[in-house]
Amino acid sequence: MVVGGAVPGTAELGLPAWAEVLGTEAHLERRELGVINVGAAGHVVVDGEKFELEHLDGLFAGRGSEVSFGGTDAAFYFVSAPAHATYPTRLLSHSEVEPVALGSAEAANERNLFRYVWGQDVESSVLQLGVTVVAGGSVWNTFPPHLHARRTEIYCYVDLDEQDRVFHFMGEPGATRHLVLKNREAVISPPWSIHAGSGTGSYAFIWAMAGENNAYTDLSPVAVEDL
Ligand SMILES: O=C[C@H](O)[C@@H](O)CC(=O)C(=O)O
Repeated sequence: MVVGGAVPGTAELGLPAWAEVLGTEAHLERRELGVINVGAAGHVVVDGEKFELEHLDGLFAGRGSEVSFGGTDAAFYFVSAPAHATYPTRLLSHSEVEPVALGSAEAANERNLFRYVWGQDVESSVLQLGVTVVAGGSVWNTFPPHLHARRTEIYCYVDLDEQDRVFHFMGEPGATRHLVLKNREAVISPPWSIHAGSGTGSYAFIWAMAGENNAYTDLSPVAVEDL
């Protein structure tokens, strides 16, 4: 998986080919892309078609697409993964994604899960993409934790105040470690690692996955007592 950020400023910013890394003439020659705008309003151009993205809006671009980013105050987070097939480009408006309510205030893990690409209506080869927004007063995400034996998952924490941090827990269930992350920092979770976190203030995070399938429910819960 390739993880990146695009901050266009006053000019259009093309997605680099990175031929020395990917060995292809264009980044998406054999890959598909998920994008989330973590800044102010901007746009993404895919094969000449312009898509306007507000804060936390996303976009899926299929294999073979040519992509560029624009917007003076926009900031785009993107993830690409190898694609075995070509699927249509789709704008993923945050306001149009049905939230899934998770957790509870009592457990301090109340949050809304927005599944943008998850093997259902928006088709992809392997990429899954979404945003989870932790409710005010709650701190925990992805708790109780889980594992994905057949996928890698990447979290990027956003909308965190500069003085706040997220304590992100990783590692095998019986040997966890933590990272202290600030706004717009990402963490890659191998298939054997839990991925959960607790923040010192309100926050959201972008989750992106790729692996053997794109079945969102292909995960294994980890009991808290096994940590
Ligand atoms: O495979 C699922 C991903 O870890 C996230 O969707 C979980 C999540 O956002 C949460 O529970 O807070």
